[in-house]
Amino acid sequence: MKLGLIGAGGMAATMLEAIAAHEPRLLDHLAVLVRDRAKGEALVAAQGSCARVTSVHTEIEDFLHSGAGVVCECAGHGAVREHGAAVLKAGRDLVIASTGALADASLLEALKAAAVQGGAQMLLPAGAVGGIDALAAARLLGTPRVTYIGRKPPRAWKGTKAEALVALDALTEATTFYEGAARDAARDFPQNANVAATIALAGVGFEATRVRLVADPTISANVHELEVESDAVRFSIRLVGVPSRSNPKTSLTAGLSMARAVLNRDAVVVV
Ligand SMILES: NC(=O)C1=CN([C@@H]2O[C@H](COP(=O)(O)OP(=O)(O)OC[C@H]3O[C@@H](n4cnc5c(N)ncnc54)[C@H](OP(=O)(O)O)[C@@H]3O)[C@@H](O)[C@H]2O)C=CC1
Ligand SMILES: O=C([O-])CC(=O)C(=O)O
Repeated sequence: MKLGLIGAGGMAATMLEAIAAHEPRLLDHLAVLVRDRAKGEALVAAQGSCARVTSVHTEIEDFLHSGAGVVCECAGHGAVREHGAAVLKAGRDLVIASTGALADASLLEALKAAAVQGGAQMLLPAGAVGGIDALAAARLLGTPRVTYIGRKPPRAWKGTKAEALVALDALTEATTFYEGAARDAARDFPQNANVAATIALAGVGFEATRVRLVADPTISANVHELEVESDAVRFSIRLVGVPSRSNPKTSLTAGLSMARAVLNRDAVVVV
């Protein structure tokens, strides 16, 4: 497989480690697109054995010419905006981690058009959350009622709009600082509420999906709660996600979910 990867942060590292551990011979070529070449080279060096050939690019044109097949975005909303359409128009399927970018309705429409033009697909893995399969199935029989609650330790909300809404360092108990629609949550918390967007896209959309975001000084994990009531199924799940080593905002499951999306492309049995 020739894999294209946008981004060289914690999620990219988790994804590559998992692929190398489970299918060490899967990747013929890994092409990495970054803004800072040194960071791409550091990732490739750290993941030395994950692919037979590696290349690092800072220009989308070179990246696409490298022959990368499926492309995984592990970089952020800006990268989806900057590169999503070019990847799809070039006929490459795009696995998107930063699904919150799709809360921008005009971007979503533009990417859909690019995908049709290129004959490619946008693939949205479950990421850090679970229950997406049951929610998407439930949607086929009526309109589920969906609530998502994202709880993270205060340190995971540092450098976000939460800092202006609540005194993160002074918290002694769990504090809700956002309650509303998934669209605003995804837009305003681009590094923390992608799961809200994934849930919205799998279920009842960005307006009808209710979201609560909580800073909780009593926890050390990233906790995701999803409640669904529908004609087909009622469920309530709680995931206690271990944060990635390099980025407390991101749970390990997010990178592992990206790895699954890649491994599944070569699997005989796809689960
Ligand atoms: N769906 C889900 O469940 C989840 C999704 N996410 C999404 O995944 C993203 C990545 O997470 P994580 O790896 O932890 O974040 P990090 O901040 O650790 O890494 C992001 C990487 O992407 C690079 N990057 C940023 N913008 C661009 C760009 N325009 N083009 C190329 N490279 C770029 C950064 O480089 P530089 O150093 O130059 O900034 C950095 O290497 C998050 O920003 C979030 O949007 C995160 C968690 C869960
Ligand atoms: O990784 C997580 O716990 C969730 C996350 O950051 C996001 O949805 O953007």
